[in-house]
Amino acid sequence: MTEIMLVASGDLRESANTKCWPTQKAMEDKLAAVVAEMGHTLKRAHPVKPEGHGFIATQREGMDVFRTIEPHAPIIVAEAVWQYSHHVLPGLSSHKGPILTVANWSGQWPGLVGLLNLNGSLTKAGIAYSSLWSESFEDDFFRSGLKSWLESGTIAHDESHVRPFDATAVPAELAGLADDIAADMAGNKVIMGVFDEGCMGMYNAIIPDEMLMPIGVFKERLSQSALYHATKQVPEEEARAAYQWMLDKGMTFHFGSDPKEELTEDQVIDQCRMYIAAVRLADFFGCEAIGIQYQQGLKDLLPASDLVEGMLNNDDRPPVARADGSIIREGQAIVHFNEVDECAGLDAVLTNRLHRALGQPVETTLHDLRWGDADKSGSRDDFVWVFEISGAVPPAHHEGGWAGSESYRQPSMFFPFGGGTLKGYARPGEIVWSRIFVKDGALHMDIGRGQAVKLPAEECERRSRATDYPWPIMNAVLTGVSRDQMMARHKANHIQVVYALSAEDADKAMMAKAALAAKMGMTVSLCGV
Ligand SMILES: C[C@H](O)[C@@H](O)[C@@H](O)C(=O)CO
Repeated sequence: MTEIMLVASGDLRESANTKCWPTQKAMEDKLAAVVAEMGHTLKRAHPVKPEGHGFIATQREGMDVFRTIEPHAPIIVAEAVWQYSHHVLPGLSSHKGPILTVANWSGQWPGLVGLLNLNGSLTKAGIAYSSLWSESFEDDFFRSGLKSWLESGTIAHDESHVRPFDATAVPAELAGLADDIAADMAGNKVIMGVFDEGCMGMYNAIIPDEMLMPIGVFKERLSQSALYHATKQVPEEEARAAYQWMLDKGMTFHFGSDPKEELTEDQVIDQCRMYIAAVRLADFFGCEAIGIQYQQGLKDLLPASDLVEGMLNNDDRPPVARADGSIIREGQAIVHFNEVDECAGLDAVLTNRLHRALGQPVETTLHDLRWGDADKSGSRDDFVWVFEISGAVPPAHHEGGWAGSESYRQPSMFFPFGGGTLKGYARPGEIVWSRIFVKDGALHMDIGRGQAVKLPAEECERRSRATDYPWPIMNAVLTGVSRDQMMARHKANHIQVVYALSAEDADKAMMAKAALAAKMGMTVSLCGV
């Protein structure tokens, strides 16, 4: 019988840790029971704390926990919640025993998202690990995987859907376009504005400068303090004009009177101030794209930036003037990468340039790979993902655009000062999905195809209620990739999505993006296509 150590990384926000603890506890109990059935014991490497949860809540705490773990012991990192990878990365980086990351297949909290972030971070750090996920912890996929790990310390997942991209297969016209964009970026250079690098321990989301320089991309390291100051300088009437612009477009805001739990107009006005400040800062520093870290630091000063990010990502957005009255990038999105995920930011820059040149919709966003399920209404019989993110989704992705978009208060356990979201359901259409990630000290891109699908209203509501109701959803079907293949292969919590006008256009756009990434030296893999 072997003793396996259980580690649980959590949020930095105690409000989230205490609220999510019962779900984590239930998952740990199930996991322990299965491990026991297989003749082993699962032992927590750190206690449940008097605060009422058993999560590691800081990096230092994680380091101290790992000092007490025998270096060759098998470790399971179990996640039912959103977690900060840097809490456990230092300990895992020097650990000598086998590592297994596990999450419960549930939409309730972003546990699968936390798992994927950790997997991406371990991949970037070159730390060997295995990974599993399960709804009941009784299914064959989970049990055979766990058995394999317990016996050999590894699990072989099916990655037969992945093949190397062959640049010679790209039509000359698309290859030429990719060459032109790569040459323009390398020659003229591009700035990505980064408002406080590193969000919520997402080590995988940081691209070392040295990997960006050869492709002509440079970071402008901006501070959220500068954004806070600039936000405070925007006069109320300017913010009100941006708010009125959204109202005129038909957007719905769900207001209440208690700012602690409900959205108020004041919160939205502050978000409009932030939007104007962000546009001006992007203009002043010449940033082609910007990313606001926002979850830590800014959340204690201002409403969340989610609505702001979605506004920025839309070509059709409220106008913002310079001091001389000229409009900044009129009619053009200012690419925003949520949670300052630089891999997503780089992808979004390439996507925006490419789709504009191809005459395709340019609006792009990341989503969390939050969860997925069968369509319980029975309208389809394939597996439908719930791509869902707290912010940054452009209204152009929603059925009905601005008029199909709604704003709810951000959950108070994450955002004490609230702020409205930009909720909607993604309109049906052909999509290209992709993810840039760092592995073996180099940039990689996984890319594939799929559709955003329309589900009956009650099924949309069920999915939304099963996750975070205020956040936007894309119900997505991925071409040629099963649920477990996607989970096994994907090296990030985020996935980048963009629409094309038709299936043929999307195929072309995918090939052109793959060619562009390959031209820039990335190792590109086609997934499911
Ligand atoms: C509010 C939460 O921290 C979310 O931001 C989290 O679930 C993520 O979106 C992680 O990508």
